[in-house]
Amino acid sequence: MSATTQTGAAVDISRLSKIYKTREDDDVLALDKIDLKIEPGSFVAVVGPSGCGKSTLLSLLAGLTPASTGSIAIDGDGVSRPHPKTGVVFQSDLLLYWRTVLDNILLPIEIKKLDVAKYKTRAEELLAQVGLEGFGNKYPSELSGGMRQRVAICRALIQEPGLLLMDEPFGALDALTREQMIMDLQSMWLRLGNTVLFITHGIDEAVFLADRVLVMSPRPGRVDLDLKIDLPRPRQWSKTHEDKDYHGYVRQIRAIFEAKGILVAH
Ligand SMILES: Nc1ncnc2c1ncn2[C@@H]1O[C@H](COP(=O)(O)OP(=O)(O)OP(=O)(O)O)[C@@H](O)[C@H]1O
Repeated sequence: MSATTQTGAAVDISRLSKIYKTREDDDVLALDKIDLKIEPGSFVAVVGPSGCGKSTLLSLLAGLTPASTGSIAIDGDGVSRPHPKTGVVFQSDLLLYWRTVLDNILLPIEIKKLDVAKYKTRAEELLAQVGLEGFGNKYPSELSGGMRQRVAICRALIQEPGLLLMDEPFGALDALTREQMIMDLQSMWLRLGNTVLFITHGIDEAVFLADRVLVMSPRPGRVDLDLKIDLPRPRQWSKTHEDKDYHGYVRQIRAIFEAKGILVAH
């Protein structure tokens, strides 16, 4: 895959709300009039307490759930179904166990009835880029959790999405694998230049990775703080975690959660 063919998509969200109907026919206001513009090629992380609407926001952006009111545009196109410029990675890898790694990566190509043979080389290149060269013929059951999540990332990248949506992609991984995946994601993003929206519970990984961290309020979800993260890139694990500005950003976000009683100050 050529690293230069990809450009990040712009996102424009206006007065976006989502109301779910429960089985008891009650209304649950999950998102409340969100306004948000995301610059092409930027890395935006979203943190917020459980149930504040983070996954709902991602699902709306992915075109998987309809908005109740308001609008979303990706590069100017209104989103009402999955947009061709969008790739999604979920917390669980959702690989099909009966298909090989390569066939899992090529699944979106098959679904779109594109020429699978044409994309095979690209799939193999992507595998090599995430450190899984030669694993194309393995089955998901033969891989570790971190390896499977790398395959899921390749599957999202196969169509060179201008917008990569990631919903707690490293939440289920052990600490060492998570650290490696964070570093690899940064390298991939610096190489590809796509726009990333990264949802996480981890204040540390949000600040480490992002250009901008959006802190959401408890439900109904609104953006309480839109924090620009001005740390040099590429960020290095030890150096950045020792940076006093890094700690300042983390403290600023924690202070919001402490003020709302979501985190207890120690
Ligand atoms: N299909 C649904 N029907 C009814 N309510 C829903 C539905 N999906 C989500 N909700 C509610 O909407 C709110 C937001 O849910 P959402 O999953 O977006 O939160 P979240 O911030 O991603 O949570 P977590 O961090 O725990 O994954 C929650 O109160 C949830 O119970």
